[in-house]
Amino acid sequence: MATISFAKSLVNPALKLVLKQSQPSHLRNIGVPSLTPLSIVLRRNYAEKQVFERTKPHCNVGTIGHVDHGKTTLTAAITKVLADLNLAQKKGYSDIDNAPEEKARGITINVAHVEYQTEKRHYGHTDCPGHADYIKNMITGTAQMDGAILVVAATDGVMPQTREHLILAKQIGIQHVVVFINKVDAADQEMVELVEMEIRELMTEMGYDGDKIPVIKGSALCALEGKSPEIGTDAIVKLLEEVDSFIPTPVRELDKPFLLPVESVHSIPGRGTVVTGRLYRGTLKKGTECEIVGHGKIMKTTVTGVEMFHKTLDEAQAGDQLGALVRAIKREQIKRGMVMAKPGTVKAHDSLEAAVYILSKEEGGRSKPFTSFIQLQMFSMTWDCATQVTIPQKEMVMPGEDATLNLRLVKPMVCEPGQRFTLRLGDLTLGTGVITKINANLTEEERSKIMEGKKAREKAAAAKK
Ligand SMILES: Nc1nc2c(ncn2[C@@H]2O[C@H](COP(=O)(O)OP(=O)(O)OP(=O)(O)O)[C@@H](O)[C@H]2O)c(=O)[nH]1
Ligand SMILES: [Mg+2]
Repeated sequence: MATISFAKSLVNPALKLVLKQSQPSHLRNIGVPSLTPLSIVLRRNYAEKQVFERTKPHCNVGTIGHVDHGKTTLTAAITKVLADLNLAQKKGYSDIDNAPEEKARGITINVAHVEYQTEKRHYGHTDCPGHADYIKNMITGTAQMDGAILVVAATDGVMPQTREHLILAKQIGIQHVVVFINKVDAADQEMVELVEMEIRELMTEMGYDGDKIPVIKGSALCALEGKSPEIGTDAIVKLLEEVDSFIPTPVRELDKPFLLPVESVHSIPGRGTVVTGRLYRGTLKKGTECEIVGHGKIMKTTVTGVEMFHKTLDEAQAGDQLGALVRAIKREQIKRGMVMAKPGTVKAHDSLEAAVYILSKEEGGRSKPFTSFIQLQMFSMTWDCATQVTIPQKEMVMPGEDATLNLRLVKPMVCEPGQRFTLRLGDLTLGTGVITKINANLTEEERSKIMEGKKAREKAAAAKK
């Protein structure tokens, strides 16, 4: 069984405070790499759309955890159990992992979104991939969540991606995690108890309240196949009760001007262009005028329709996963990473000051320090951008340290003080931080110098290969 041996505090306490103070709850998902377009399919049956009635609060949850521990099976099992109660449409395993490569390899690659309800709430559920190669997609998926269900197979216990997913969830700011110990049909009682102890200990080390966190034991496969109800259906019902009560409905900022970071763009023949994403703040209705900003562009348009999970919506509220139909703009003109917002309320910037925590090696960072002029990839909201980093107050920053950094982006992107972001170098998450100050935009000369440096580095990297 794996031993639990990494740093107790994930984030330096001083920075934690900065993050806390400057990061209202609505902003906590900003700062997350977003690499996979949402899989909301908007093209089908547009004409026959049902109307979405908002009768319950909406909450975004999802399954995270190590590869093969049963996240997709659990997602399918939840929809099955709730479909039997008329609260969901049943989704089979292959409806969720529906890409050909996913079917061939039997693993999840892209995040998938499903919808269901309990008596208490309406849920958007994101099923994340567990495989290490798809960790970026997992980060994107987690960015949509208000709380997570951590799936741990009783047959394996805590494994590398159990930890990595928890670390990332914590960085992103997910404060409420419910644990499902799966595959209890294939493990003996003693093993299940050991895994529970192990997971509670891990959660405590991560800064969660390991003693209080709900841990439900069951078998997603039994629930899906309608066998052994005590570890099957009953366990799913219990899990959903805990999700309902343990994961609070986030307070949404409904009275602020709306902001929708663009996740993906689709073109519907005969209707036009649809932008999808999670409404970050405010509310959005048909007829609303908006601006689409980012990647060096500003475009004005009007929203001509709003929908959620294939149903039309009178008014979308912050937190909703939605699709917005926009007038007279082609799909090619909009890119992921742009932001759709009330005209005049957001701006693109390229020179920032930030408080950043650099992860130690044990936390998934790298072992070496870095110095000024390192070029990193900055991820925030749904955008990512090459960024030159300089350190104003010291020579270098060691793993495990926090620092004030100046960030210069190769392109102006939408950002504001308090916004969170992640810095990555290749496959590694190097650090995580919060924007503290916006500086005047770069001059053309400054920007071309950064671009030259970027090209030189890319050339050197290609030569190395
Ligand atoms: N015995 C047993 N097997 C299960 C259970 N739940 C899932 N499995 C099996 O475990 C394997 C992996 O399940 P998945 O649901 O694909 O796991 P996953 O966590 O979604 O995997 P990735 O998305 O690729 O990380 C499949 O063969 C499932 O049938 C269970 O409760 N008991
Ligand atoms: Mg899966």
